[in-house]
Amino acid sequence: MAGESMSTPGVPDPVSSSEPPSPEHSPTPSVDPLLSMRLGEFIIEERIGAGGMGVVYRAVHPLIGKHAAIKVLRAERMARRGEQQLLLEAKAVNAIRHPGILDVFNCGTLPDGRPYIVMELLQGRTLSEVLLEKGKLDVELTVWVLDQLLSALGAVHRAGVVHRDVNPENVFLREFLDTKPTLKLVDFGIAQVPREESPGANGAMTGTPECMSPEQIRGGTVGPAADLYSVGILAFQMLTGARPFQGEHMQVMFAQVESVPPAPSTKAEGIPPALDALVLQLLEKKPARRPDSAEAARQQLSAIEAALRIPGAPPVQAEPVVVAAVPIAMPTVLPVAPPVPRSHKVVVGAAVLMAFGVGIVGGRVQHKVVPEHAPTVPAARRPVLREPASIPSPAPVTPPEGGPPREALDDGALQDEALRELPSPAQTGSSLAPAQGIGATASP
Ligand SMILES: Nc1ncnc2c1ncn2[C@@H]1O[C@H](COP(=O)(O)OP(=O)(O)OP(=O)(O)O)[C@@H](O)[C@H]1O
Repeated sequence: MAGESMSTPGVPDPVSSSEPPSPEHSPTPSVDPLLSMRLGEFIIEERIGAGGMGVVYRAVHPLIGKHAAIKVLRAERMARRGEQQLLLEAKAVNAIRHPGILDVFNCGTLPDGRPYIVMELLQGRTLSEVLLEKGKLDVELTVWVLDQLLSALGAVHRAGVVHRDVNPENVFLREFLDTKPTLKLVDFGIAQVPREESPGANGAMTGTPECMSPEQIRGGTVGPAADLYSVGILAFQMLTGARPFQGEHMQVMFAQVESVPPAPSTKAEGIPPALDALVLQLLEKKPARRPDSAEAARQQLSAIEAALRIPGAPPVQAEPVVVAAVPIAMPTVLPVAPPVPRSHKVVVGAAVLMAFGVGIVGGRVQHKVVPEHAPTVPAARRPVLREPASIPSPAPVTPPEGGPPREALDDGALQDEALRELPSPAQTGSSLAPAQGIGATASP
């Protein structure tokens, strides 16, 4: 109940502990003191997830039965401006208001001072989970996901917000038998909000390295184009089953800055040339060379879809198809704490960042890393990795299997331009809908 102490002597507080004792070493099973507690109008039912910033619970309104998700800030994040971060997340979301954006509708503070936000309860699976299961998606489903994602990002950018962490874990897909599939972009925890000092600003490198734009990696000025680059990484991964750059985290980051990505069509069959070209444009090193906006990219996508004339796909601008006869592999209720591949934090040494030309303010910065292969260890138990404060070799970057190494920019002029940037301080529903369900088998 709100007003009561959150901690019980002798009982570990799962919310405040990032490294809870493993069951085999714990003499007694830990009991989460927040379970059954009333927070505002909601009663906590069960823990459904955990991230670096907070622990997420399913909660219910006792009178009307409405369900919600409540994210409670980890105690250790209080000392690292986490309180401000959680509030910014809620503010960012409410500045946008789009069906493709997770709704945050309330916030509050626990008696011990930890803030919480009350959100729409998401059901479905993350794109990361879907890709883990399927490897890659077919062209039609990829186009649909991109269209939905770009629609949401268009609203994000029009609100003056830059998400800065578009990655497969932050894209939720949901599908029911009797309704059209939906996509939700989540986790605005490191979003850049207008006229606010966002956590991670002032030259700090924030994001998920495998999906980060070159300008984010350099710690330079980041705008909507950075999100578009991340969309390009997701598109590449959906189409080919792998990200364009492989290797250790530092190698991947160097490659994001320096290496030309292979064309998706060199890694998978059946990709239309125009889609190939759009993905490569999204992955341009220079923000100005990417599509002008999410909406502009979406228009290109519509033209691609129209040209594809995918059997069963609706004409562009038509009402979305209701996916009714598609085999559904996903549960309609999110299972409790699924073994999701989670991001984990890496502290990057100053020397590494200086190699990218990043102006270091605080000596070292944090960013998130999505592991290439799904760990089975829950995020809360995963160790914090520390990279050595030495500059790793930027090459070779291991290309995805089967392709020739592409170590550096083929276009010398482009490389020069990229290097000249160094150092740098510091809607609605879609007009496209997949005929193939999210839970259906991807074509080879
Ligand atoms: N609204 C929601 N509905 C259902 N589940 C959710 C919701 N929000 C978060 N989750 C679950 O909780 C997990 C952790 O949430 P989230 O990633 O937002 O936490 P976080 O602490 O902000 O993470 P990080 O800062 O490490 O990205 C998610 O992976 C998801 O499984």
